[in-house]
Amino acid sequence: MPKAVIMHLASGAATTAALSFTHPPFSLLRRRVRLRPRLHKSPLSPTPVWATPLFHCSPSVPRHLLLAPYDLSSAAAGGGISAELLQDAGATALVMAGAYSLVSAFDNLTQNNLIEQSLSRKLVHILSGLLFVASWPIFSTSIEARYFASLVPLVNCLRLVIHGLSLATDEGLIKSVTREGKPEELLRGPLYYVLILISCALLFWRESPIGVISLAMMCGGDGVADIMGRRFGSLKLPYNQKKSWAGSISMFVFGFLVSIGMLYYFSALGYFQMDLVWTVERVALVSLVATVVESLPITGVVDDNISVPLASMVTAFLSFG
Ligand SMILES: Nc1ccn([C@@H]2O[C@H](COP(=O)(O)OP(=O)(O)OP(=O)(O)O)[C@@H](O)[C@H]2O)c(=O)n1
Ligand SMILES: C/C(=C\CO)CCC[C@H](C)CCC[C@H](C)CCCC(C)C
Repeated sequence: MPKAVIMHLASGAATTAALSFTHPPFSLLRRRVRLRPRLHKSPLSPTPVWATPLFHCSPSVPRHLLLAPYDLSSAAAGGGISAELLQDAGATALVMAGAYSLVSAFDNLTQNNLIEQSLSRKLVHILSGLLFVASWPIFSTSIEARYFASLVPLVNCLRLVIHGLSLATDEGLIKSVTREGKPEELLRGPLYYVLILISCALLFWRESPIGVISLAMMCGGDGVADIMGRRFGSLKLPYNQKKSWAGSISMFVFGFLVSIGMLYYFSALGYFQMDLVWTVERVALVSLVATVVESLPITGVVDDNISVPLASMVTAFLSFG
């Protein structure tokens, strides 16, 4: 039975990273993040008291959870490309195709007047990021996997810049992701959006809930706030007549639910061990802060696609550690 060694992060934060050791040969398993309250000793119990974990990871860690750089030795010895490299290349191609298909699908829906352009933009906003995060587990556990995954938003970033500068024309892209059909719009919200996707993939990846929660707030929360606010937002916020109670309440509720759902998804795949109450409290705090930031009349200063994920990252870092 592998012996689990619980290590507090340097900051002594409440989040711990569980490094599990298999019996010889030692192998560094993928860091599974344990989302648990701070270790404390109850006066009544000499041993540390942990909250009951919601999702248990099996102590025996499946092979696919081992973290290792690409085994290029076999390739160097003429053994061909490593399995992980092939897996990451295939996953990148698949997600890249998914990105192109998603935008094309909503372009067709908009072109055929099946949905409004503003709704198309918001659905692409919601689905792109969430499906991108959901695709992370299909990449290998190699150290380079996050860089392969980041290629997808990077290619789309270049696509947005090229068409935003009108160096080339892609009417489908412009119609499905802009509000007014102007190419230069691609250089604002959509561009910031893919830059945040790249940042979360590189900085947090599958090893921290911070990236997952931040993208859930930007995609699930902010996206739904727009849809609900436009339709039911007659009662405006006292400090921002462009935002409404319906939109902000939707931002909080859906940001929270999508975050919990994404954390559950990753914990079910063995990446996080979540303690329900402890996690719900912190996700609710992140969602509240993100909702307040999104409601502020600062759109002219900083885009929601920057302020919402950044506020979520800072709050999640302070509360999850
Ligand atoms: N808390 C919120 C958020 C949005 N909205 C509604 O949704 C519209 C667009 O919201 P906004 O956050 O400004 O979306 P943007 O990201 O700026 O719009 P786009 O993505 O189209 O650029 C607002 O004008 C408002 O009608 C709202 O009522 N309440
Ligand atoms: C309209 C958008 C933001 C404005 O608020 C979203 C723009 C989306 C990009 C044009 C496309 C991004 C694609 C993702 C990087 C990858 C999605 C992969 C998935 C499998 C569909």
